Amino acid sequence: QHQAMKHRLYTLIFPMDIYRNRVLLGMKKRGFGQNKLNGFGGKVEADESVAQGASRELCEESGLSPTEEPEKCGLLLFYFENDPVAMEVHVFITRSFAGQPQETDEMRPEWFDIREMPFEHMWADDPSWWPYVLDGKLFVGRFWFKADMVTITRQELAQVGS
Ligand SMILES: CSc1nc2ncnc(N)c2[nH]1
Repeated sequence: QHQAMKHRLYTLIFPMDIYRNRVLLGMKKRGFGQNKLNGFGGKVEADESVAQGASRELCEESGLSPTEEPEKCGLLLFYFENDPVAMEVHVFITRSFAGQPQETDEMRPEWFDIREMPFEHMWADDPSWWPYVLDGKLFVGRFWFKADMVTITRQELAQVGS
């Protein structure tokens, strides 16, 4: 019968400075996605909500702490050749946060103009869904990657909900 696919839960959060049309990205200094610019995030712990996990990771990785519940933007599902576990990435933005961006062991934070995103240094799927984040349209995106984690063999992207 049908073998259910396992999903591992992740968060991805983007601090937005709406007054200056900027988004904070982090240059990953080690581990998964090393040398890529990305939002902040990671795995969700057992004792926290997905939104709490996003806030925790942002604080740990950038020094910024959200002062309101992060806003849900969308859901990304990533599938990899020869890997039975998919990544289920819950995407958030936060417009209200305390602190100044700090470089950490994990990340070197840097502000970017939201209309000049450094996609050449980001994950290959990002240009597909980033416009939905900017338009405030809730989205679900599914991306199938080859083992190189760069080549996308199939993708689906839809606006959903309200
Ligand atoms: C492995 S495919 C992938 N694309 C991504 N985009 C943005 N943040 C991530 N963590 C991503 N992972």
